Amino acid sequence: MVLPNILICGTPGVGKSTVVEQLVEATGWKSINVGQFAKDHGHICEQDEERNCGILDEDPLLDDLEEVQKNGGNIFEFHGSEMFPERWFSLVVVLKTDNKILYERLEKRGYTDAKIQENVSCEIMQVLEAEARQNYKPEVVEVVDSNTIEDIDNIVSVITNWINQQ
Ligand SMILES: Nc1ncnc2c1ncn2[C@@H]1O[C@H](COP(=O)(O)OP(=O)(O)O)[C@@H](O)[C@H]1O
Repeated sequence: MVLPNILICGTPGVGKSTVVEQLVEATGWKSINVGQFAKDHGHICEQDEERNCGILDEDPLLDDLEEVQKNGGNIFEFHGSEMFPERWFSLVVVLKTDNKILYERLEKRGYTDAKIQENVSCEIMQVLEAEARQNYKPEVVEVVDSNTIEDIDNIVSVITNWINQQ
């Protein structure tokens, strides 16, 4: 039987990498950081100068990721969820962080004021939560707080239990 795949999403700074790293350690599932995967496989087609980030070459990226997801047992990490085919994921977890906390995390990361504002607004407007709810069945989507280290422990424990039941 092929194992399912999980997607961890949310605004930059909410704790995706932190959660995924701990999940990999706890479960032995593989992590796929989609942004990094795109870079490593040459699927960045141009640079968004204003945002200082790459624009994804989506079709070839999805073709490559299709092969990866077929094997199952992957934890995908990406800010959004709508780019992927719905059938890829049996669990989509959206991490959420309070505005003030997120602001401080992004400031620490050295983001420009404009980039912090853009991301904090995205979080306030619940853009990525709405995107997940629009693109996946209600029973697949979990929206969880990621404000404290205790939250991380809780998220990792809940997802680890889910994985262990597969
Ligand atoms: N729930 C949390 N509690 C405390 N610190 C957190 C939490 N989530 C993330 N952080 C911290 O915020 C920063 C950004 O986390 P990261 O996992 O890189 O976010 P993302 O991958 O979503 O951009 C890191 O320094 C991390 O330690």
